[in-house]
Amino acid sequence: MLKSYQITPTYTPLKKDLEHKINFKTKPIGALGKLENLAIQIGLIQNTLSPKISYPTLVVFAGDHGIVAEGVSPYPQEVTWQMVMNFVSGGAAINVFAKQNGWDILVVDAGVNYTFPTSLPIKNLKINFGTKNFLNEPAMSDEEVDKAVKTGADLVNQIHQKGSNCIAFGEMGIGNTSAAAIIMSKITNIPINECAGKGTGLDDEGLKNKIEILSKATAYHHTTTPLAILKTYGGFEIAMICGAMLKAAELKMIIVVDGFIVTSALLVVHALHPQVINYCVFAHQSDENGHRKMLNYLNADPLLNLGMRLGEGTGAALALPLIQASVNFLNEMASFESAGVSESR
Ligand SMILES: O=C(O)c1ccc[n+]([C@@H]2O[C@H](COP(=O)([O-])O)[C@@H](O)[C@H]2O)c1
Ligand SMILES: Cc1cc2nc[nH]c2cc1C
Repeated sequence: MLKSYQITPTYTPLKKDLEHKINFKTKPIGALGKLENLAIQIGLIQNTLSPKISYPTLVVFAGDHGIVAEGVSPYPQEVTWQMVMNFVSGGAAINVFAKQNGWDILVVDAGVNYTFPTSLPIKNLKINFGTKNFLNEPAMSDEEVDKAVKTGADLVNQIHQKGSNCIAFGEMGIGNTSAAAIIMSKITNIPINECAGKGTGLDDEGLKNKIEILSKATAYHHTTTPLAILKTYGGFEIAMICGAMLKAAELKMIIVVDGFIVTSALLVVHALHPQVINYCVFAHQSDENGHRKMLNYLNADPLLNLGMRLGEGTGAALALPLIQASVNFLNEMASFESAGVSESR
């Protein structure tokens, strides 16, 4: 199921030509730092010396988690649907940042424990009214996880058909740092206490309880494959992001990776398709304990480190101007020759 996607490595023979183009721009060699690596990566993804960003799209997937019954989040479950309403009213941080930076945003009900009025601009892809409590039973059934992955993939296909070549995923789901922490621990073999963090703001005692609950849950379920890990501990929003990433990489889109939860979905995809990394731009390092280790595991170098831990795709939204800047300098900066500037001796 997760394996059936065809993700090819990016076209590396062009790397030398991209480096050459960048090195003859009117700047000292390497002076644009990470933006130079980003320009090369995007050139390789699109297999051109003149890449472009078309209709960047940010999809916010929302889902609820049965594990919240164990007190793993300081916020009640209803905050998930209430924040979805805030997204469609335009009042959340993601609305503000997306608007400021020219991202289109699409809000998806992947599995919120609430029935939204159909008149609202919420894409109804609901798999179920929240996952099961994974302390007692797998979060999802086989059918549910398969459907969530396929739904995410189909959605990205539609977005690509409308002309988008750059996509970011955000998420909303009270309790989803617990799901993400177990996924991380299972895939990377890093002990759960190094993966779990304070999420939306647990105090020390709350974090201790969360780690105890997650340790128990890790011991109960014997999971080996990435799909089994996703089914047992994941959320509908996380599974949809997995499918969405698989399809986006298959279609050679730029994937902008947000924080802790979105990166946990990438861990699942990466376990089966390591080439997916070629298509990923890491927007930021979240302040959630565990995200730095996740990024290290993936050998990822995030663009920003702003101490943020909000989710919703906010880090990804803030990274878009940098992504655009890398493409713009590659296309628009003068070369030493065209500008009549002397090169180094
Ligand atoms: O993206 C992140 O790195 C991140 C880190 C901590 C919390 N969050 C957000 O907070 C919610 C989950 O936190 P929690 O404490 O309920 O597990 C969920 O809606 C996420 O979008 C997001
Ligand atoms: C208010 C609030 C906003 C959020 N946005 C993403 N996760 C969130 C969690 C809470 C609690």
